Amino acid sequence: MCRSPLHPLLAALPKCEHHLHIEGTLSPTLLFALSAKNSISLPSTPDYASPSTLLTAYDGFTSLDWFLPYYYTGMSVLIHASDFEQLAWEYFAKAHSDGVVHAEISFDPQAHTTRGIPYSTVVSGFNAACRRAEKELGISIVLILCLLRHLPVTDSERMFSEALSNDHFTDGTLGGLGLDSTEIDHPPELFKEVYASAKSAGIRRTAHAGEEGPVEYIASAIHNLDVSRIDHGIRLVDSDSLVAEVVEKKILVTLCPLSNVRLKCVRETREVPVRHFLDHGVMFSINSDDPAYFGGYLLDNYCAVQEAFGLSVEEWRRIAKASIEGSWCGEERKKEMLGRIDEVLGTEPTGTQQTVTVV
Ligand code: HPA
Ligand SMILES: [Zn+2]
Repeated sequence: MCRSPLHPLLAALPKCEHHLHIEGTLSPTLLFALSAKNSISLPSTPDYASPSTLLTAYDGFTSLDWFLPYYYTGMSVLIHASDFEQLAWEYFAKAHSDGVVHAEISFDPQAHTTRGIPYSTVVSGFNAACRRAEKELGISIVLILCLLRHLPVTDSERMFSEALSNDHFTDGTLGGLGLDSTEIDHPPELFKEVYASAKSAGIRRTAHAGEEGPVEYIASAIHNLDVSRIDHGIRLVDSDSLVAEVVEKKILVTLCPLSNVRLKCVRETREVPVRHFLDHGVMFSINSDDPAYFGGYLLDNYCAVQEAFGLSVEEWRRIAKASIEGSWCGEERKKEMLGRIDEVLGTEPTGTQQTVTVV
């Protein structure tokens, strides 16, 4: 828990999560339990001696590509639809306790199909947890199919076609398309055709860009993939003209502070461009990315931002409002969530901005 006097307010604030890899919520405890249940052997290295040694190993990540092998090894214990369901349900329960009211969660189907788990097994497990969380926790949920950029583009095309032919983008199962995994040397334009197919099918699009890759990758995602959202996007600070374009197009940038620190994309939370984005009018949300690996869930990320930047109540109102406005949900749902902000923060002061700044 953070030391800020704003902590109770941050805890109560209705939150939207837009950048969360559901496989990245696999805790070492659940990982070891599923490994035993499903008889999946783990690497015989000291890191995998126990849940606690594994957790300690996560402190040593030095880059995205250092982390990703742990991420893919971890998810190898997910075999049955019930495993996927349990994983997602545990995330939703935690998210609910953090004040998450709307969650847009990504999953990596190719990371499962390439090891022989049918796409239908993965989707049916996640889908069951989503429907339960909507009903029992009142969370609105969007499932985003994320393509793996380190695999051949043809594999992404095959995956996208399978989802499309199952009508999953039209029957409410899936609500968007994303792009993740190793960024450097896998620029967005490689996926231009599959994104063009998604656009013509009316599917919402996002892509990881500018996490480790240069600002040119962000420009490419916007210009070649026509995304309405950028995941991470911290390198946006390297181009004033692209900042202006992102502001003008109301592209939401999904920041992940604890992830950036853990993967050494920044030295400390203070270097995440929260202040820069607020000052330039960039719409952004705060997210947890792979919370089981990066040391914190959504409220922890909010607290890290508050401890680093000492934002005012009105700045938090702007962040909360932008994250609702940038959500992929209907207008009615947005209105409902906006109303809850006023319940927590009081109605927005008219005229001069409220100047309470509490660190
Ligand atoms: N970046 C890229 N790919 C990922 C990440 C990330 O932070 N997490 C899981 N896959
Ligand atoms: Zn991510």
